[in-house]
Amino acid sequence: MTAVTLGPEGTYSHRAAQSIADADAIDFRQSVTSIVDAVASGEYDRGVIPIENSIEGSVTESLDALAEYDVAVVREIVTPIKHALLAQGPDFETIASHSQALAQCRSYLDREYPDTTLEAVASTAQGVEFARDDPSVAGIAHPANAAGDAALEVLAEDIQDQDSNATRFFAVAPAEDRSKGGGKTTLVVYPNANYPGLLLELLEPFADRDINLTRVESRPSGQRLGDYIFHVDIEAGLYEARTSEAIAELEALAENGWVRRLGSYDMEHVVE
Ligand SMILES: O=C(O)C(=O)Cc1ccccc1
Repeated sequence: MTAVTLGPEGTYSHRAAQSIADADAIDFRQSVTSIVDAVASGEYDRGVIPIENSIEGSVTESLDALAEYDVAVVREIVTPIKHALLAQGPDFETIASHSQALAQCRSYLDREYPDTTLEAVASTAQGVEFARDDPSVAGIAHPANAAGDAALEVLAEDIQDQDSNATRFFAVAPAEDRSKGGGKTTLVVYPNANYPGLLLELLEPFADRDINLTRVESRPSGQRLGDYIFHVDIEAGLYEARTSEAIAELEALAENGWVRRLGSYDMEHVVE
């Protein structure tokens, strides 16, 4: 199986991807959108993208890519996230990391480095690459990025604002690989409507059938201000009768918009 994820080597996405593919069968891209695009076009069997973090919330680029491209979600991977500060020495001027990592360490950075420039780069491991090349740059990343690299020091460990910091990743596959099993399902709904009680109506088909919701997230549709696409996770398989009935009701409510079945997957797979 060939897989693609956020690079370069050493990102949290790369660590998560190793639970579904051999390390030497993983290629890298520098954006979530280009990963989803490469899987949708059949270039790869699997892509691994970050979806949401326990401190910082949704990775909005991932939600928007899932609403745009026809891919299947085939697995959920939840991993603990522990950040370290890595640099050639203590005298740096800039801290470069993924925007989510910078946000997950906000209190630490405000307290310890209130005057240091923060720079959002494509990934945590890209920040480490910059730190490797330039003593004025530090990175925030998994501490293993400094292993075997004499030039880089681990200046601080466990700098995330919450000890229990965790990120949820999706493994995505070409649409025809949509799985028939799995106890959890992700749907994307664009009602293309706006009236009192609309959101309540969209969720009622699930409540009526005792289907638990584990996430409801809205993203702007891009069509006009105040118009939203909803991402909904349910604790039920896509091919269960109650799910099909609920989705049929949802489709009727979204008659001017659309409903996308992203797929069913196993509920959780934690990588230490
Ligand atoms: O930049 C990375 O390493 C990623 O995989 C994205 C990310 C950033 C911070 C926490 C989890 C995932």
